[in-house]
Amino acid sequence: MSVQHTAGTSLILRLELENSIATFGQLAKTIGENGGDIVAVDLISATKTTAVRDMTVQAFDRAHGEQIVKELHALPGVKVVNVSDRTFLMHLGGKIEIHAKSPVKNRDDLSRVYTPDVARVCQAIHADPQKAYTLTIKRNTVAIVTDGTAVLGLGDIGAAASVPVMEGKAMLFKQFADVDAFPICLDTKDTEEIIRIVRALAPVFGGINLEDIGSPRCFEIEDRLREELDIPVFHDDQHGTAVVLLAGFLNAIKIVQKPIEAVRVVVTGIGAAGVACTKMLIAAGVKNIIGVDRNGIISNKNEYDNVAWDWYAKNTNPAGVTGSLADAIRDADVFIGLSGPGVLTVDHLKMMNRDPVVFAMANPTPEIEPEVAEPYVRVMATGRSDYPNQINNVLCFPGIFRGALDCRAAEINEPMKLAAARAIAAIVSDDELNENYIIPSVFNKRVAKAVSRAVVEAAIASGVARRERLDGNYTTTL
Ligand SMILES: NC(=O)C1=CN([C@@H]2O[C@H](COP(=O)(O)OP(=O)(O)OC[C@H]3O[C@@H](n4cnc5c(N)ncnc54)[C@H](O)[C@@H]3O)[C@@H](O)[C@H]2O)C=CC1
Ligand SMILES: CC(=O)C(=O)O
Ligand SMILES: [Mg+2]
Repeated sequence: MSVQHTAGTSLILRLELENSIATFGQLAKTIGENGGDIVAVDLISATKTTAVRDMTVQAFDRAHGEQIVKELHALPGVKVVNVSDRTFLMHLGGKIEIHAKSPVKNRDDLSRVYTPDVARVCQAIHADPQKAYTLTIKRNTVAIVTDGTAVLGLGDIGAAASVPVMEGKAMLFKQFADVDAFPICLDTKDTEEIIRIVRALAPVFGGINLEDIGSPRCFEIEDRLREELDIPVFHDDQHGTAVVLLAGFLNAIKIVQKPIEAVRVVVTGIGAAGVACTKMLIAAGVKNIIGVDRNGIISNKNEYDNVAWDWYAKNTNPAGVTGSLADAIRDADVFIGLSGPGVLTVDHLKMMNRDPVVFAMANPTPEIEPEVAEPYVRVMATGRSDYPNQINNVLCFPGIFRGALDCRAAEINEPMKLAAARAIAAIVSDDELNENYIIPSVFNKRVAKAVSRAVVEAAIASGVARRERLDGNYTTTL
């Protein structure tokens, strides 16, 4: 396989040139000679003696960007006025906002959308709470709830620092499935308090997407909320990840032509995502999975006070292997990383069975860099947007909630998740399937539609859909 890295750091450099000393050609030459790629140039202002230009320059990474800026600083007649990072610019003032669906143009509009007439609408909902689905934002709105304790692979960075990720998820909900989602980042790590707050918020929302809540607390929070609420509650890091992983896994083992029941899988990071991916793989027919966390292999020879690990020890590692990742990975067919950077080495890869498949899914830095792994693996996937084979829950959560909201599902159950996984996998046809294309692109417009359709059908078949079919056809908003 071949790995292509596409993102890097994009810098906007504001440069002031003294015309008698420095030329634009010298600038461009210096940037080019230092490996930078000039993407755009704007002339901001000019006098007889100076010119101020904004140059957008692509660098490999931050350090490379800093090196280019240093070289420009050293050029006679060039002043570096400002350096902006395009990523930070895209976050200025946040990434989402609320729009009204109709303007309030006059007193008549005012008295209908607001007092006095709004009171009649409130009373209608008071008389029949189900009307909240037709008369409020509930039918299309999801709360993205986090406590900021397991944000990507950054760990416990707190509620405020988690907001950019949750805003990003809200953008993706809207863009890919027209679901209105809102970040609810809670400044508490208390399980009971989180459950109480989410329960109290639920009247506004048609679904709850739990995000980046650390394990093992995430399991109890999700289980309790699922029991206590009558709207779907879905922990994205568990189930969204597991759905997409299964889709990529099914396609990857087709490429290496290994039967699912014979495949040996190693999972590192037995947290929210690791446990859920393991359960999904077992449900799909995988028989031999070994889990490894910070203290080594999880085996039934040990006792754990973590209930999730207790389950893991009883349901995986049939041969009772003990030790470290190096002991687990010998002759493994598939590695699944849901832990942190640098966990997997080339020595580990060399110990794997023929045609290794590696899903290094820790974000933002995978368990092994694809460029390093490339010579030793047959199929390589990461969770990142800037490499091929992106195994990321963004392929799942927009479509799964679209489907659940459309059929007003009481929950998102196992058949709905399996249907979503199979729908994602099936988008890659047998003719298209290859080492660099095991999973459709996030931008493939068929993904969310296929997922939501499959989810609605599975919800109806499993008896959790609460919305009538119209004229024999299920109407979705996609
Ligand atoms: N690609 C994707 O769609 C997704 C990727 N992830 C990534 O997976 C990772 C874990 O996420 P969660 O399960 O939500 O977090 P979590 O906090 O619930 O679990 C992480 C687990 O990994 C273990 N771990 C951390 N470093 C380790 C190491 N060096 N060796 C072995 N075990 C280690 C921790 O002890 C913990 O049990 C994060 O990097 C996250 O970004 C999570 C969800 C989706
Ligand atoms: C993708 C995602 O949800 C995570 O890395 O936590
Ligand atoms: Mg997450």
